[in-house]
Amino acid sequence: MTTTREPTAAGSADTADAAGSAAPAGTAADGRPGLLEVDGLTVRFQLRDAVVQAVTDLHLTVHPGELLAVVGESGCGKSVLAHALLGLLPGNATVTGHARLRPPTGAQVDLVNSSERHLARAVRGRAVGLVPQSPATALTPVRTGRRLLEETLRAHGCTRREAPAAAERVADDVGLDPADLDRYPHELSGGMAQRLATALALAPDPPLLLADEPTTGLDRPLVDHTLDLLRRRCDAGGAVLLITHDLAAARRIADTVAVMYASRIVERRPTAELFAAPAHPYTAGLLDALPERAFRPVPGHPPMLTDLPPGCAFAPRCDRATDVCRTSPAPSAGTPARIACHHPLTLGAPA
Ligand SMILES: Nc1ncnc2c1ncn2[C@@H]1O[C@H](COP(=O)(O)OP(=O)(O)OP(=O)(O)O)[C@@H](O)[C@H]1O
Ligand code: NI
Repeated sequence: MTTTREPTAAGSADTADAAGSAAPAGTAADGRPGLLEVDGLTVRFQLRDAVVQAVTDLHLTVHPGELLAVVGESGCGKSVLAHALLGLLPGNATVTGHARLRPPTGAQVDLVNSSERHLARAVRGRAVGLVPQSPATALTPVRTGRRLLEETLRAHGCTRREAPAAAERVADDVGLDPADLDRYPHELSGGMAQRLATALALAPDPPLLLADEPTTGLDRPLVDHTLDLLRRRCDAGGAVLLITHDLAAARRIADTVAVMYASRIVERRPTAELFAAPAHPYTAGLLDALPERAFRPVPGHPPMLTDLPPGCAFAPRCDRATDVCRTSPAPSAGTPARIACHHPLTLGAPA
């Protein structure tokens, strides 16, 4: 039997969501508009004889002060989502839908439908920062970290006199020894390159930061340092979309967690709620795979994004699946709108 959980106050206000209802996305419980409102974002890559369904009908909202973690297995579309928001996808990509950004200063912009010129001038780096997943390849090889950082700071309003001290301050914030700023990118370890990339993204103080696996290559104390830095940013009114494999990290610092599976968000809920009582069977499976829980991997493998089954893409791996799962799980009366599942788990219900 499937019963449904009563949506919480926080969860009930935003109905256009994982499963894609028609209600307007992005209004918080108190009516505040989101800083970023992603509405029906879809990305397809055209290959010679196949189409990759990398992101499908994705809805999410990030409010000022919010840290949203996007989690999910490798290849589910997390980095493509970040790149789509910044107009950084290659020519074989088709992007549809909307991603409205309302920066605290400046006009609202639809990131999906604005020109490359506008994205380059007003958005990338300035309104939306990116910590890329592979920083070593993103860093310009012929400039030292110090020069890269000072140039970035000066491009965003720092004077020539202020820039050196500001560069050292930002380096220190991310746990990078200012002495290491004089190295060239190829002289940096993976962890140093990671911290430099984070410093470069933070230097212009963007209202929204997209951080794609920002703790890769860092040892435990630096992981914690970076996570705390992101949390403090949000506590000071900034907003962060954190892409991570690390569920423990998401649990520690995120306000909201969005779980992606095979190009879709299948569940998005306040962090404590999601960890206490996952509703989508895939979320439950991810949590069961944690060493401190059952340590049992999700059985089977994710589908190829060139060959997704009709309806729920998780159904072939799901022990709750029935015939109805061959249809897309759109929200219906009584189904919590943030959970894209015909048979969600509920508090107290037998799994
Ligand atoms: N330029 C491209 N052309 C074709 N397919 C692509 C392209 N870029 C990404 N993809 C595909 O899109 C899908 C999503 O990739 P993405 O990099 O977003 O995964 P991810 O969730 O970030 O994984 P990971 O956790 O490993 O970083 C993958 O199947 C990937 O192969
Ligand atoms: Ni990625």
